Formats: sequence, C-alpha cells, structure tokens
Amino acid sequence: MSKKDHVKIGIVTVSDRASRGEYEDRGGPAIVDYLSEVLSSEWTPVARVIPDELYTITETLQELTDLEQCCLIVTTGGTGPAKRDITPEATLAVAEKEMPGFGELMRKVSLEKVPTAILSRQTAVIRGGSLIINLPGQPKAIQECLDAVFPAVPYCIDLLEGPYLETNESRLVAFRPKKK
Ligand SMILES: Nc1ncnc2c1ncn2[C@@H]1O[C@H](COP(=O)(O)OP(=O)(O)OP(=O)(O)O)[C@@H](O)[C@H]1O
Ligand SMILES: Nc1nc2c(c(=O)[nH]1)N[C@H]1C(S)=C(S)[C@@H](COP(=O)(O)O)O[C@H]1N2
Repeated sequence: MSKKDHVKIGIVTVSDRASRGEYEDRGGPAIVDYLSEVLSSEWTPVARVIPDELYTITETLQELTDLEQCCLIVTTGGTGPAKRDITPEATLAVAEKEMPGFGELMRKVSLEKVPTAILSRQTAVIRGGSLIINLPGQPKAIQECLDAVFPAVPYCIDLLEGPYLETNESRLVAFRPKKK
C-alpha cells in the first residue's frame, strides 16, 4: 500500500474535564470538521481524548507518530499558563526539530481576535515523518489558528517525504514553492 492510500491525521484533545466526560469534547470534532472542509484528498482521523498529564501526552504523541505513522498531528488544549497546562512541554519532549514559526503566526492572528492570545505557548515540532501542531483549547481557536498556518502544511509534509495533501482550493490554497 502506498503512503497516499493510507493518510492518517492524529487529533489529540488534551483536557482533564473532557477526558473524564465532565463535558463533551468539542475540540476534536471541530478539528475533524476543519480538515474535512479544507482537504480534498482522502485521509483518516486517529482521535484521542486525554488528560493534561505529561506522560500520557508524550506517550500518545509517540504512538501517533511512531506506530500510527500520522503525517500530521493536531493537538487542542493545555497550552496556557495554568499549572496543569503542559502540552507544549510534552510536544517539545518528543520533538526532533522545533518549528517556531507556527506558534509565532498563530499568536499573531489570534491577537486580532482576543487579547489573551499571548497566553498560549502553542508551538509545532517535527518527529520522524510527522508534523505536530498545538492549538489552544477554545474550540473557536481551531479555525482561527489553522486558517493562518495551514497553507504551509502540505509543503511541510512534502519536505518530510509524506503524502501529497491536496486542498479544496475554493476554501484554502496550499502554497508549494516547488510544484510536484
Ligand atoms: N475539548 C474541549 N471541548 C469543549 N470545550 C473545551 C475543550 N477544551 C477546552 N474547552 C473550553 O475552553 C476553555 C479553556 O481550555 P483549557 O484547555 O484551558 O481547559 P482548562 O480550563 O484547563 O480545563 P480542562 O483541561 O479540564 O479542559 C475550557 O475552560 C473550556 O470552556
Ligand atoms: N485564536 C485564539 N487563540 C487563543 C484563544 C482564543 O479564544 N482564540 N484563547 C486564549 C486563551 S484565553 C488562553 S488561556 C490560551 C491558552 O489556552 P489553552 O490553555 O486552552 O490551550 O490560548 C489563547 N489563545
């Protein structure tokens, strides 16, 4: 089976309360909806809802990269300053390379929406063939952040020698400096 036939995208909700069932997870489904709208090529979500525990987050990210071989993993939640917010630390703990431009751009565009955007320490990293992107927990932050960075995501995955992601160009145009 070629990589193109089996494109997996990891979706990780990091929330104590959603993982305990105290509220319904709206973050994971919002990421699935976003990707379904933007991507025209086929893909399969691999979703997890986990608590804000360092070991659980690193273990989940390792599973989705090393075992599931997801080309892209999007996390939501746990990026703020509160004691239990440790998603960026867990992401950096499994990283081979940090991609600081993602966090910089997402905070810049988010600041046009909310003054508290600077409270998110969200980042992005590379591990093996996976790009991991952190998003804040507020479900509305998902589209706000992904619209800004997603044009660069398919080319980043090309550079990782992953699958060729295609987008619905009426919704979002992927920028590829070098055409296939
Ligand atoms: N998965 C989710 N589904 C729905 N709403 C969410 C989700 N995650 C976060 N939120 C909302 O966004 C707010 C900020 O998210 P944050 O990640 O800081 O959560 P929190 O307040 O630390 O608590 P928890 O980890 O229990 O979700 C939450 O208080 C909640 O109202
Ligand atoms: N686009 C966007 N970014 C945002 C927000 C938002 O509503 N929209 N919320 C901010 C708030 S209030 C916090 S505390 C931080 C961290 O959120 P998290 O701990 O839920 O990840 O993200 C910030 N970034």
